[in-house]
Amino acid sequence: MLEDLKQEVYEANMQLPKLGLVTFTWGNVSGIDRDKGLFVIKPSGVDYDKLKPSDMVVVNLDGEVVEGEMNPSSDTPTHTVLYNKFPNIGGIVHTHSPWAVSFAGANMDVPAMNTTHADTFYGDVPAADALTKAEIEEDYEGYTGETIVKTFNERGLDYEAVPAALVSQHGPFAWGPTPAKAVYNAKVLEVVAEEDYHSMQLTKKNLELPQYLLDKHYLRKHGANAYYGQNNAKSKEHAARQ
Ligand SMILES: O=C(CO)[C@@H](O)[C@@H](O)COP(=O)(O)O
Repeated sequence: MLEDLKQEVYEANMQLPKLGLVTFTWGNVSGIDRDKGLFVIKPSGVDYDKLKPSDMVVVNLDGEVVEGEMNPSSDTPTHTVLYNKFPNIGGIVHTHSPWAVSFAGANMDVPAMNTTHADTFYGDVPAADALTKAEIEEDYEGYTGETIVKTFNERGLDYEAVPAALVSQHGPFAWGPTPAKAVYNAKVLEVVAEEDYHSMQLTKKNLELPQYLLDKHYLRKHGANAYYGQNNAKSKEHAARQ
């Protein structure tokens, strides 16, 4: 069942070590088939160099394993919550990449400070609250996902425009329309977290990216009027006006 999706999710997982986003087995990628209401996720604690497409585990939207020999990723409950609460996402990534974890450890958002950030994230990447002792002690594993959803709701954030979050004192989660795009977003988050850290060492000035730069760089790559790369929306619009 879902052999193509297993291959896609396997390939996305294998990008994590290639992109320098995981140490040991500390990361996972999943991808969902919305029509079937099932997602495919990496098994827990298996070395990347031993991982095979057939090891991927199939899980339903109640978080129950429906196919697979191995235990699914320990982060499966978080992926389950995010797929249920963010209905347009097709893939999710969790890593312990060090620059993003540095901000998570400090309970700090990754602020939009440069156009690299704005090309992918339409604003700060939020740091959701750390889990409480009571949440950890409860017999429910979904609080890591719930704290992300709560933060997006409380701050009125659009999860498609800001496709990532930190969970304070834990680490980053990123998502996207596909598993590969979620991995891309996780890598961008790691890059901009490192860049932000260095900028913050260089000056104590306000480093907030002005709205016009955020708009220019986000909107040229996203939405109906995107015109980056081979996308010619802007030039077509210009031609139509002549
Ligand atoms: O933080 C943890 C485990 O403590 C996990 O996110 C990480 O190691 C990845 O675990 P999985 O191999 O996906 O179960």
